[in-house]
Amino acid sequence: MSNGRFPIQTVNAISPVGLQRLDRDIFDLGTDIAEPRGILVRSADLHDRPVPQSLYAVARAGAGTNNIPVDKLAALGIPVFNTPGANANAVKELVIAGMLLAARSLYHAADYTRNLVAEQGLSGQALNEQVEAGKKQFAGFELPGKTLGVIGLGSIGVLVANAAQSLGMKVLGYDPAVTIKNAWQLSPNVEQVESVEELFARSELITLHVPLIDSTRGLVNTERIASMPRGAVVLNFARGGVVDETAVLQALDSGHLHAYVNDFPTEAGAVHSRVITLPHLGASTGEAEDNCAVMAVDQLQDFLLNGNIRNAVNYPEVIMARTPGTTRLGIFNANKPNMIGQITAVLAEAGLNVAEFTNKSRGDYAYTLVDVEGEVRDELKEQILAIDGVIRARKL
Ligand SMILES: NC(=O)c1ccc[n+]([C@@H]2O[C@H](COP(=O)([O-])OP(=O)(O)OC[C@H]3O[C@@H](n4cnc5c(N)ncnc54)[C@H](O)[C@@H]3O)[C@@H](O)[C@H]2O)c1
Ligand SMILES: O=C(O)[C@H](O)COP(=O)(O)O
Repeated sequence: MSNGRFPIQTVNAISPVGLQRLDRDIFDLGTDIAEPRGILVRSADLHDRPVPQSLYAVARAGAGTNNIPVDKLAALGIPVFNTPGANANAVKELVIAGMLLAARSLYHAADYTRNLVAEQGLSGQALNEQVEAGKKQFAGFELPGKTLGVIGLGSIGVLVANAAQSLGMKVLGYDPAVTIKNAWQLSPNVEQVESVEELFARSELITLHVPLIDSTRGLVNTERIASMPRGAVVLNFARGGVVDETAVLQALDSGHLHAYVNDFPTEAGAVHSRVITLPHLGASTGEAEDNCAVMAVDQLQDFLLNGNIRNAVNYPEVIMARTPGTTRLGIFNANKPNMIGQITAVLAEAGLNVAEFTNKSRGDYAYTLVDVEGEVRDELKEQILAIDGVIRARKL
């Protein structure tokens, strides 16, 4: 496959608004590409799929990457990109809708009305009488003055917190690793609390906006639900696994929780009378699908053509303008001492002058971009690959 072309496999349907940004003189595109250089994916589970030898990068058109073997790919020198913020507004709108669905029992109320006609065959005066007699069971509550706890103040959490605040809610936020950028976006009226326990104890509604990782699995559990005020609402547009669903269903049955609104169907949840389950609709707007596809494609393309890494979840951000008249090397290596020294020593021995160089690390791994003057022979790449700790090297 050294014909200078980049085959890209689409594992889910990716918006054509993004795909059309790929120059077809360079990129081949398809669902059944045998030896892809890049994979574009949404929620398809890649954990049990073999990793093609040919693969250079995976781009997730969306936020969550728990469907991708991120660590395994990092160890192979394969960055996994996602698209932070690109679908955040779509999720925010659904969370606001979810709060209103729960507060006014809208789903069950509409179902009740439909049944009066469709199942009971009522009409005219009889229908009106039954509507007026039955509506009291759906009497709800209003949002202003209610306390919403937002867990995870990332791209989505910040938008939800600000929107809820502007609806007149009191908003508490919890995120032990909030970024400076997100903190700047957050309304000053949102109170950041010190512990997740405090947030549960003080919130009448909580909404989850964290990734599904070891530390967030089962974050909503029996103990924390019990600490919430009676009649509380849990909204989960993050991932099913962030909530212990058995604990939530028990709390709904006992009346401690009023409603559970979520985006992740299960057999037990989907049919429960106090659960509103949507079919993973958070990012399913035309706008979000276009935004995610554009961002994923642009990041993948820039990596394949220039070696730049932007918004990878398993490698550091490394972006360097190309130096005219040079050859670029992109090198993935273990984050351990003397890697830079050994790489530059190989370049020096080959008599190559370094025009630009950048190296950044993240956790166990590091990535180097280097623009060198002079002819870079294929053996040089082999010499770099022979350094203990170098995982992968590309000549661009
Ligand atoms: N329902 C959907 O269709 C849909 C759409 C988009 C995203 N999501 C889910 O929402 C998640 C968040 O998306 P985002 O774009 O806001 O991501 P993000 O990376 O911008 O924000 C996630 C935030 O969670 C915080 N966090 C991590 N662990 C935490 C913990 N234990 N307690 C509190 N905060 C913690 C991080 O510090 C970060 O600020 C995604 O990972 C994905 O699983 C779902
Ligand atoms: O993490 C995300 O971005 C959402 O869960 C969206 O998933 P989707 O792209 O499959 O709709």
